[in-house]
Amino acid sequence: MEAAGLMNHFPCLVIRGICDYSDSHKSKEWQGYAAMVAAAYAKDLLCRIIPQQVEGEQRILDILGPRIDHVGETTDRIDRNLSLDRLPFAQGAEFDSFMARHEDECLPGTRTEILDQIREWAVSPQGKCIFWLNGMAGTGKSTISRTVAKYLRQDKSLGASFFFKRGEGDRGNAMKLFPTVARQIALCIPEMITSVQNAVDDDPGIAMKGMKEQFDKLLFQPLLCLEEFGRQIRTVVIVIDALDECDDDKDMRLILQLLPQLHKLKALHLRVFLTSRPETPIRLGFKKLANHDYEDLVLHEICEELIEHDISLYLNHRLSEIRTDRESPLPINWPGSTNVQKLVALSIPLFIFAATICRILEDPYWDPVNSLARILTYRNNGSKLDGTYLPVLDRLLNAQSEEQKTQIVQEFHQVVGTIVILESPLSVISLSRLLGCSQELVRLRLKPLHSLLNVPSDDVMPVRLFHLSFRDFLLDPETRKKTPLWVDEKEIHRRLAKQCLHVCGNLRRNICGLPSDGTERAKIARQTIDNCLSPELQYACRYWANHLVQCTDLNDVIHDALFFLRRHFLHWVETMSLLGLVSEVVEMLDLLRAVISDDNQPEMCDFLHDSKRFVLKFRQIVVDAPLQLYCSGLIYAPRMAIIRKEFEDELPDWISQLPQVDEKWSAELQALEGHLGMVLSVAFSPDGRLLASGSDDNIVRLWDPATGALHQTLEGHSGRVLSVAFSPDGSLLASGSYDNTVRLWDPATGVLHQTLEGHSDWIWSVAFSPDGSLLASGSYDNTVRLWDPATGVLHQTLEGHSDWIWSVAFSPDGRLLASGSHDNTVRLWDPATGALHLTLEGHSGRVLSVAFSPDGRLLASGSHDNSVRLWDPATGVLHQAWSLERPITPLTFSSDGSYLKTNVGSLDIQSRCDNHTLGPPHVNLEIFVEHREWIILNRKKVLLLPADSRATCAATNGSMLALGQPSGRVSFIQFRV
Ligand SMILES: Nc1ncnc2c1ncn2[C@@H]1O[C@H](COP(=O)(O)OP(=O)(O)OP(=O)(O)O)[C@@H](O)[C@H]1O
Repeated sequence: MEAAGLMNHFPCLVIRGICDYSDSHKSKEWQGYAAMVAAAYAKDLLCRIIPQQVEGEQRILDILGPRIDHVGETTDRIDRNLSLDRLPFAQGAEFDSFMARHEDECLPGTRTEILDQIREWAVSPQGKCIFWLNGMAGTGKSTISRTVAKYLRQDKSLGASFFFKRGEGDRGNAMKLFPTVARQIALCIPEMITSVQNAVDDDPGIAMKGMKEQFDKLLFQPLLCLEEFGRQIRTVVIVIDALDECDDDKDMRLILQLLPQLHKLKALHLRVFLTSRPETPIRLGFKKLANHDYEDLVLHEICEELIEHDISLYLNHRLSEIRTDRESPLPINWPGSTNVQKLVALSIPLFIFAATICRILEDPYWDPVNSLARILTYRNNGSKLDGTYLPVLDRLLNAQSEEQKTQIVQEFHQVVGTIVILESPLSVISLSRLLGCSQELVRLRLKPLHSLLNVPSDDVMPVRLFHLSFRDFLLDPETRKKTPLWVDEKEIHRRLAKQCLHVCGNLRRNICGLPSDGTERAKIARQTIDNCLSPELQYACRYWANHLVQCTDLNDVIHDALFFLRRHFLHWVETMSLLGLVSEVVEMLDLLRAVISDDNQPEMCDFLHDSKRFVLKFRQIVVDAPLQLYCSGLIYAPRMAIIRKEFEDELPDWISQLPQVDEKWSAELQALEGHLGMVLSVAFSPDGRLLASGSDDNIVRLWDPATGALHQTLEGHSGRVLSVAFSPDGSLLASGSYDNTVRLWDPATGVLHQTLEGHSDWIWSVAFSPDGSLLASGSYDNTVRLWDPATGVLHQTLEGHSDWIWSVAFSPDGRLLASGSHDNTVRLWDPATGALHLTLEGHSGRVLSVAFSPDGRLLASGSHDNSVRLWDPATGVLHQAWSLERPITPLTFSSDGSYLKTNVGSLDIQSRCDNHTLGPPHVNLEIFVEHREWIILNRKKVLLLPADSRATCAATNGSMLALGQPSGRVSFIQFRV
C-alpha cells in the first residue's frame, strides 16, 4: 500500500483495534494499557480526520457504535494521567517501590503497641495533624514507617509516601517532595486531578519553583477544591520517612512549617506520619509548631521491657531462620538461650545491632558458631561497636602471611576507606574508575563485608553502608589501637581529592554536545546529562574541593588543584551549571580560599579571587544557558581578568570585534536579577547571611549574598513593598507596603507568619525595637503603630502628627521611638505607654529620616529643607544644625558614633565640622549619594560607582554593599577595591 493510502486507512485500523480490544477478554492490566494507547490515538485521529473524511466518518461511527462514549471517557483519563506524568517525581521514594523490595517490615509481634497507637491516631477525628516518630539512628523508625504505610494502604487511607534517603538522588533532598506527594494523592483522589492538572498547565515549570509555591499550588489548593465535591469526609495519611536525610536544614524546617496547614482542609482529614532522628533543625522546627499541630513519640525512650521483648523476638526468629537455611547442620543447642539473652542485651535499644549481628551470622562464608563466639567475646571487652564490627574485620586478616596482610590492609583502605568517606555513594564500576583500579579488586575487597556493606548484585548500583555506625567505628581514633584496618580519614580525603581532580581532567567544552551556545539549561533532558557525565565525573566535579580542604598536606594537592583550574575552570563551571549546581561553585571557591594562605600560595589566591568574581558576575547567564560562559562570560570579562587571560583560546572565533571592556573588575560584584519593578528597600539580616529586597513588583526576595542564589520569593503583598527590616535576632522579616499592611515572614522558610492590618494608608517605614519585642510602622495615614511581632497584636496607635510619617527609629535602649513626618516635625514617644514625650520643631521641610546615635545620646533628623539637625532626645534641645545642598535621606550614624552619614556627605560630630570630612581610618565604610551616583568611602578611598548605579536604596553587612536599582536589580558592591 502506498504511504498516502496507508495514512488514509490508519485511523480506521486504530479504531478497529479499540473495538477488538474492548471485545476481547485479555488480562485486565493489558486491556487497560491497550485501551489508553489506542484511545489516545483515536481521539487525536478522530479530531483530525473526521471533518475531512465524510466517507471515513460513517465507517468510523459504524464500527464504534455505542462505544464512542467509552472512548471519550478513556481519553479524558489519559489526558489526566498524561498531565500528572508531567509532574516530576523522586524515583524510589514510595514505600513499595521496586528499590525497596528487600527492605524489612516489622516482624509480626514486634512494635504492636506503637503500631496500634499510630493506627488509632490516623483514624481518630480528633487526631492531630502530624504524628512525629522520633528516634536515634537504628532504633527502627523506617521499618515502622514501611509497616504503617502498608497498613494504611490496606485500610485505603494511604495518600502518599516519601522515604527520604541521603545519597539517593532526588530522595536526598526536598526538591521533588511535593510533586511526588501530589501525584500519588491525585491518583488516589481522582477529583483532585483536574486542579493539579490546571496548576501544571498554568505554570509548566511549577515543579522547579520554591517549595512553598509547589506545596500551595500542587497540594494545598487542589485539596481545598475538593470541598466543592461535598464527598463524605475520609482520612488520608501522608507518610514521610527520615526527614533528617533531607540535605538542607532550611528545607526541613520549611516542610515542618507547611505541613500543619493541611489541617485547615475541610473536605478530608489529612494527616502526616513523619519520622526522623532528633536532629537540631527538626527539633527546633517542631518547637515552633503549636502543640495542637502534632503529637510525638520518642522511640529510644519507650519502656525498656518493650524494646527487649521486640528485639528478643526478632533475634529468636532470625537465628532460627539462620539455623534452618544453613546447608551444613548446626549444633543442636546453637545458639542457646543464654547467648540469645546476651545478644539482646548487647543490642538494646538499637535494632540495627541485632540486624547486623544476624547478617554476620548468616554470612555463608563464615562459620556462625565461631562468629557468635567472637561477637560475645568482643562484647566482654569493649563497646557495642567493637562487638559488632571487630569480629568481621579481624577475620579478614586471620591466617594471612605478613605480606598478604599488608596488601589486604592497603586495599581495604583504598576501597572500604573510600566508601566510608564518600560524600554520596558510588557503584562498583564508578568506584573502580575513580580509584583507578579494577572492578575485580573492588568486588574482592567487598566480598567478605556483605554483612556490613550493602553491595548490590548489579555493579551499577551504589554500594552503601548498612549503618553509619560502621563509618564512625572505622574512623574513630580509638579503633587504631584495635585493628590496622582503622581508616585515616585525612589521608583518604587527600587521595580522594587527587583522584577527583584526575577524573575532572576529562572535562571539556560542551561536554553534552549541546546544539548551540544559547541552549537553555531548562531544555536539556536529565537523561542527556547523565549519559554524558558518568556518576564518578559528577561526583568528582561536586566534591573535589570538599575532600581537598579536609586533608593534612595541602601543598601537594593544591598544586594539582591549580593545575586543574587553569586548564578546566570553565569546563568545570559549565558542568556544574548543567547539574544545576552553580551556587556550589561559589561555595567551593570560598571553601578553598579559607584554607589557602596568601603567602604560600599567592598564585592560587589570585586565581580563586578572580574566578569567584567571574562566577558571581556571570552567574545568572551561566545558570540559564551553560555555554554562554564562553561567549557572554569571557567576552565581557575585564581585559586583565585572570580567567580571560587564561582562557583566551576559548573566546568565540566568530566574533570579529570584541566589545570594549574595563581593564579590571569593577566594584560591582554581582547583580541579583529577578524583580520586575524598581527595588525600593534592601536590608541585610543581622548575621549578614541574607539580603532582603522589597520592590515595586509587590514582592520581597531573599538572597544569599555569598552566592547570589535566590532563597525565597515572598509573595502576598498586593502593593509595592516600601520598607523591609529584620528583627534583631534575624528570625523575622517585616515588610511595609502600599497595600497598607505590614507582613511578618520567617526568613528561613519564607512562611508568612502574620499580616498586620490597621493602617489606612501606605507604610513607608518599619523598625524593630532592639530587643525584638515591638515592631513600629510609620504610615501615610499620619500614625505610627506599635505591634507585638510574636502575636501580631496591635499595642498602640501613636497619633499626633498632622501629616504622613516617613521614618521611624527606636533608641538603642528601646525606651524611645522617633518618628519623622511630612508635618516638618520629629516626635519622640514612649513605646511602652504610647505617650508623646517631645515634639521637635525647627525643620522647615518634611522630615525624611531619623536616626539615634549608638549611645542613644543624640538624635539626628534629615529633612527636605536640606538640613540635618542634631538633638538631645532627653530634653529636645537642639545641639547642632547643618545646612547642606539637597534633601537628606538616608541618615545613619557610623558604628562608633563619631560621624553621621548622610546622602550628601559625612558630618564629624565631635568637631561639629560640616566640611564633609572623610571618616577616620577605622571607619570601614561610608555611603553617600552624590548627583544620583553612589560614592563609597572605604578606609579613605573614594569610589564612584558606574553611572548606571542609580540606586534607590542601600544596605551593608560589613563586607558588602547592596544597592537596590530602579531597574529591579540588586547590585552587590565589594568594599575592598
Ligand atoms: N520491628 C522490626 N522488625 C524486624 N526488623 C527490624 C525491626 N525494626 C528494625 N529492624 C531492623 O533493623 C534495621 C534498622 O532499622 P531502621 O532502618 O528502621 O532504623 P532507623 O531508626 O530508621 O535508622 P536510621 O535513623 O539510621 O535510618 C532494619 O534494617 C531492620 O533490619
